[in-house]
Amino acid sequence: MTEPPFRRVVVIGAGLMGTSVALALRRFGVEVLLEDADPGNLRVAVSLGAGVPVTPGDAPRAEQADLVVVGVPPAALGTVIADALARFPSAVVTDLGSVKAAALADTRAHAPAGAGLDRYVGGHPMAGSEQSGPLAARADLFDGRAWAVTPHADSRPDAVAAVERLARTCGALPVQLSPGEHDEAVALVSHLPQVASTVVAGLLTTAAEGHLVLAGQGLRDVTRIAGGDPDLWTQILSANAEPVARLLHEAADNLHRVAHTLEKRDAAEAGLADLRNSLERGATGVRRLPGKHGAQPEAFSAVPVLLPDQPGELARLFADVGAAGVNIEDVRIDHSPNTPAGLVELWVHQDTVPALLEALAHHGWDVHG
Ligand SMILES: NC(=O)C1=CN([C@@H]2O[C@H](COP(=O)(O)OP(=O)(O)OC[C@H]3O[C@@H](n4cnc5c(N)ncnc54)[C@H](O)[C@@H]3O)[C@@H](O)[C@H]2O)C=CC1
Ligand SMILES: O=C(O)C(=O)Cc1ccc(O)cc1
Repeated sequence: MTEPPFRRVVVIGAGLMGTSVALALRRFGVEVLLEDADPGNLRVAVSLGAGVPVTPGDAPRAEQADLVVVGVPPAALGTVIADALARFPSAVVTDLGSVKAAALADTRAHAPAGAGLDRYVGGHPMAGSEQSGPLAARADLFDGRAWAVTPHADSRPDAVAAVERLARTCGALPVQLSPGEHDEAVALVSHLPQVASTVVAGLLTTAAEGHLVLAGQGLRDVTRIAGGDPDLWTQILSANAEPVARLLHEAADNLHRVAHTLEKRDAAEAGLADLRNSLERGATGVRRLPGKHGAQPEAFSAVPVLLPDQPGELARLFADVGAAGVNIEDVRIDHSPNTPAGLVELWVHQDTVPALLEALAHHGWDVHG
């Protein structure tokens, strides 16, 4: 049997993220010890098989951990990381927080000289959910996702390597950035989208019931992350305030320009060209997003299949695709309300589309488009 990638890991903060990391490590037989300020969350994480709780008598065993993963909310990161460096003197310490420069500054502020800050390397898995708590945790949450690894100037190379190993063990792709670079990047790819989603979803609060029944998948795609925990997002956004505010001003300017264009009925021709330019710019931006495992999105195509709303149909579709030797890279399901069928988008490698279409036709599936 191959050696586990870590001997013993302590996870502090057994919520959505900490418990997901613990479950991912348990797949490889890593011994995981869990701590949480909330005894209820700790009990749930333990019952899910994420690890065992650290009891007072366990201190000597826990002290021999080779890695500590801190999965607490952003405002608590500095104190908990500094405390972990002191309590686990030979362990590499990392965290899962969404903002890195503030976590490092808070840790420095709370760690006394000689605390071993060179054993700390920040981390941020770019996967999660709008839900929180251990019940929403999943062992496969990080599969194929990026995991930012953010060493500071004094981080030891072996500590950086350990955090990259953690990311890979959890199924993710480590991406090294400085804490500042990371915060600039996530302001655009995570924090701006969160605020945009929140603002659109906020407008739904005053919509007439009769209008909301028309909601389709587009609105659901845009507003899903608005369901995230407001306490967590208040902490994330305020910890990365400056870059997020800068992008929000830019986005607001763009929104104003579109609104003015729509209002300028007298200069219709020029206005339409401006509007089209804005829409083109959006389409160009979305094409720049990398696909699964960082592959170019052009490599994949969507094949839409109409699925009868009956038990077992999705399993039958997947089995037919699998039997044709086609790998499904991604799946999106459009659950339009009050319809007896759903539209399933199968995302597959472009080269496999002809074989997929042939197999779907052979099995009588209704392919759209
Ligand atoms: N929710 C998401 O999708 C993502 C969150 N993150 C980051 O991961 C971290 C954790 O977030 P979630 O797991 O979503 O939150 P969560 O609310 O599900 O879990 C946080 C856990 O930490 C515990 N906790 C709070 N203060 C503590 C302390 N001082 N000592 C010990 N335990 C403490 C809480 O009881 C809770 O169980 C945050 O820093 C967040 O920025 C990163 C990527 C995605
Ligand atoms: O739910 C999703 O798709 C997310 O993007 C969740 C998320 C939330 C916070 C992060 O720092 C990173 C990812």
